[in-house]
Amino acid sequence: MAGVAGRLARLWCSGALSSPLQVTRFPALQLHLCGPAMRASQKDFENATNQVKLLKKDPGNEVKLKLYALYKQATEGPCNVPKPGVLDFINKAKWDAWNALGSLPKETARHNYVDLVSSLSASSESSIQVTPAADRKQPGSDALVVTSQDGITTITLNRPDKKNALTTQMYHDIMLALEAASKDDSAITVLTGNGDYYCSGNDLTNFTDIPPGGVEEKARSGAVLLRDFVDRFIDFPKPLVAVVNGPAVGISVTILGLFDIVYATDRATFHTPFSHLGQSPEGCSSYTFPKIMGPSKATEMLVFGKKLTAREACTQGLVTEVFPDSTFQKEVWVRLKAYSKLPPNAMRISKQVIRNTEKEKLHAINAEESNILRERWLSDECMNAVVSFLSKKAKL
Ligand SMILES: CCCCCC/C=C/C(=O)SCCNC(=O)CCNC(=O)[C@H](O)C(C)(C)COP(=O)(O)OP(=O)(O)OC[C@H]1O[C@@H](n2cnc3c(N)ncnc32)[C@H](O)[C@@H]1OP(=O)(O)O
Repeated sequence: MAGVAGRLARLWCSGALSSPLQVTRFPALQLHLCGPAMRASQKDFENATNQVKLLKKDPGNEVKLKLYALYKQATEGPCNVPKPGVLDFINKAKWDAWNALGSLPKETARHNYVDLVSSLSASSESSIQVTPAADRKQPGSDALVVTSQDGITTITLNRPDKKNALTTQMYHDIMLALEAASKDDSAITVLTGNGDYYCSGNDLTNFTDIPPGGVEEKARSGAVLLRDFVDRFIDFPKPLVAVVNGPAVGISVTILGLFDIVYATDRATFHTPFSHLGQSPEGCSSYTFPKIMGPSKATEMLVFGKKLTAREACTQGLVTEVFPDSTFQKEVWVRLKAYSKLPPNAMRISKQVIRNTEKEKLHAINAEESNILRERWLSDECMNAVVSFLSKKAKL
């Protein structure tokens, strides 16, 4: 903690504050701190010291340390008190932050303090209850809803009348939402569905939108999109939780192997009917499923299309915990809210420790699976299955 604060404060003084999170959360800071020496009056400073007590939102320890350091520098000048002992964590962190300001002039510290408080006041006023992160790019349609609350960013599939089948636009929007969530100030990210289904997988009408380059071109661009989409899940840096509110089909099941936690209602089922559709596994499931449940159980699912109940999926290790449908939402969100209060950096780092050793392998598997699917999509088996679904002759 002290190290982080110290480094931040040093970067701050040197004009190299470049973390994307800091830049997007405190644009005013980025503009003013390292710019030409503008002056804040003593009165502005006193107002700011009062304003800081009225902040609606706790700005977090790193920001509080910055405020402390700037206040001390503005009122007492450079740090010249003895360094606290290593076990006196809090005072040492404060000392480090102050000391890192070096010989920053009192007036500059005063000005930076005023600027920081004003950016905090603005951000605390704009994030009251359920709000999308201020700088989040909004999805291109209402088929995806993204909200941030209580340290949790929730991405909700919102096509209940189509069982939340994924359109091409939705793949793009989910990628955008994941990118924004990876940079916002939430601790945890959740994917869930609206309505009775979690997701019925790829929208099979995606196959009907044939570009001028024909079906080969369609298959090529589909494989690129699939690979990019799955890459985002492989690389996602924060704890990623699936709240499986109902049946799940196809790609919505296979990518579960890339989530950190999967909570499911006892109404959920897990179905990967790839052979029925003339297709092959994706989402790195050809690797994650055998690893999670052993090769023969994985084969039952991925090759023979066996549909698992939530309890079976939990026994196989694909699902973390199953909840009765009547209490599912309540129990899961209470649990997630508690988790979201844990130190976010520690959670990110622990996730990295657990997942990073496999990343390269997963990217290679994703590339291979996407290539194989590109060929499958051109096969008679696949085309017949899609035509059959579209002409309403077939259902899973
Ligand atoms: C970038 C590309 C990446 C591709 C990656 C590869 C991905 C692979 C997969 O995901 S494979 C799995 C594909 N999904 C399916 O095959 C499911 C097809 N749907 C069904 O079998 C059924 O609809 C059901 C079992 C999910 C639900 O049945 P039921 O409860 O009887 O509801 P309806 O069938 O009446 O469905 C209501 C409404 O939704 C439409 N719909 C449902 N799922 C899909 C879908 N996957 N694609 C397109 N449309 C779907 C269904 O047609 C109904 O529409 P309607 O009301 O008739 O207009």
